[in-house]
Amino acid sequence: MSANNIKQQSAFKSLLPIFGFVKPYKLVALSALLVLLFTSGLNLLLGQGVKYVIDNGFIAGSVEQLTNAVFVMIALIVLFAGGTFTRFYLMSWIGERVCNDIRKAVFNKIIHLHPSYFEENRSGELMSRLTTDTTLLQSIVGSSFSMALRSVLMMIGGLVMLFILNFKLTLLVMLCVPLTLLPLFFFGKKVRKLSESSQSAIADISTYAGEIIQNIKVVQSYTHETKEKAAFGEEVEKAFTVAKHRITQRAILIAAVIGLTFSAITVMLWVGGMDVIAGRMSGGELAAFVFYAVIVASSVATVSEVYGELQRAAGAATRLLDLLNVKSDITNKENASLLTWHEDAHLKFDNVTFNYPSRPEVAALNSVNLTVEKGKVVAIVGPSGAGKTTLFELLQRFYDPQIGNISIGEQSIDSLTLDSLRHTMGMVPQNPVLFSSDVWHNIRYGNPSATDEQVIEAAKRAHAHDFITSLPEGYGSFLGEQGVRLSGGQKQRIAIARAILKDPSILLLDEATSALDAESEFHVQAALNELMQDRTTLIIAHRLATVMHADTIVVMDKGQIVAQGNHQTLLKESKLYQRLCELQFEHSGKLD
Ligand SMILES: Nc1ncnc2c1ncn2[C@@H]1O[C@H](COP(=O)(O)OP(=O)(O)OP(=O)(O)O)[C@@H](O)[C@H]1O
Repeated sequence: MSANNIKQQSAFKSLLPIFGFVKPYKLVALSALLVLLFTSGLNLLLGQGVKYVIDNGFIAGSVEQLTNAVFVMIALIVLFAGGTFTRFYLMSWIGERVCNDIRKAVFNKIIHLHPSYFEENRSGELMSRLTTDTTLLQSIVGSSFSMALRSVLMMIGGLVMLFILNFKLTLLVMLCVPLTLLPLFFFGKKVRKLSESSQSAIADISTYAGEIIQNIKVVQSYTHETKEKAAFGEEVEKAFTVAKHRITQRAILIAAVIGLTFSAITVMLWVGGMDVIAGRMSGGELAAFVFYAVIVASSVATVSEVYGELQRAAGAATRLLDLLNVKSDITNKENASLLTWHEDAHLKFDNVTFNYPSRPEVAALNSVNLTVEKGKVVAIVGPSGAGKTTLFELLQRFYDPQIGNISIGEQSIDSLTLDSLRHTMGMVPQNPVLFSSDVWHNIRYGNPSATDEQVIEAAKRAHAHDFITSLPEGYGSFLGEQGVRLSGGQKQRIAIARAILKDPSILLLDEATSALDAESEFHVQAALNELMQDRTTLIIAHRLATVMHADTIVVMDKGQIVAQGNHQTLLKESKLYQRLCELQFEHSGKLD
């Protein structure tokens, strides 16, 4: 078996599991197939109708027979049209249904995957799996497959009819059909390749434009408009050049197929016409013969077209199935239990060492031991890259440490269900994430079943109510993508309101490093104080006020805890803490 053959076989094999998605709709699929058989049979019968109309109507010169024949033809055509409607509707329905089911399956898979998966796979690529790849499969299931099946049936049926009608002429057709297919083989492949590069050129255009639009302020502030216009123009011209090649090849292809097909039909008419003149064949038979020959030729053309498409779809199917088969690194263990959170329970990092999977050579955390008593506030300080955020990531089990253990009370966090673990934690990140929706939705994200009153109450406690009510549509105001219509301090207060609504027992706060004006700062601080009440809090601190309020301060450097204590003792005992204080506190009241 040639390598090419093996490749093709495995290509089609990879499409098979996709048909597993058709299973739930097997009744619809079966009906569609039956209708397809029915319409293919009718289509072939139409050829007999043509023969009947010509021989019994025109040539016999009988008006009555002609009229009867035409009525029969019309009845056949109505049935054919009705059947085609049903087949098209059912097949396309299955295509759309399956495509959307696959989309759901892929999304449902992605949403549970471990975060490091997204570091290795770009989000744009995952998006294109959800959209482009599934659409390709939709066309396979919804149309190409049925086209291929219909064409194969028509080809076989048409050939049988041809042989019955005229053996000699059929042999001639068998010679002509491959001839008309020659240009399809020569140019078809080229056209396909060019349309792929045309698609990727268009994708480049949209990526480019997307990036510029997203960063429009940077572009304008560096006055790069002219440069960007020229660069974008170049991208567009590249796409146009590829498109030009593609349409040239396609135009040649169409012209060649038309030229060859019509020449072949003319030759056939000539040879067949001789037979008619010699009385070896009737005029109706010749017409029916041409009818079937065209059906056979176009069926072969369709099969070869669809064949290329199937190969392309096989690629999409492989990519989608690969994605559907990815196993999340972070899952519930077999006997995962619910978190039981006692009065005296504490958080504990026990000799934790961790490397990010994408950076196996550097330890982001190195033998970290830390205990946080229930209800206490622990501030974590340290230079950038010290591993502060990593502590939070591990606590929420976005990653598992390679060595050591993290526990809450007596329960190791990897023995808990992910839901119960994450349910007890509330995270307010440095740059709060807001969804492009209204304020209701963004705050209610903390607790989807909260009533309007509860949302407003949380906003009040987060010192956000006043600014929200002064927005044009109050709580119904749309916040724009990533909350672009709010200031940094406002975004933080929305995120705090969200956390208040979630009402977590353990709070993970990452203070914003960006400077807020005095009033914003006051509100954010007040909101944070409100939020921290009666909760176990870990806070990555950048502000003096926060550090002063903490029960314990943990100093981190290069993945290790280098000192622990209160502000006064650390000032005396930790050189790094002293340095951090000198650098920041004295000047701005901030620690960075
Ligand atoms: N997703 C990641 N993949 C690989 N390395 C990472 C990843 N996230 C962080 N790191 C690395 O791990 C180390 C600790 O990072 P971490 O974000 O915990 O530091 P940090 O103390 O929170 O810093 P900052 O105050 O700047 O946020 C750094 O060296 C960082 O480059």
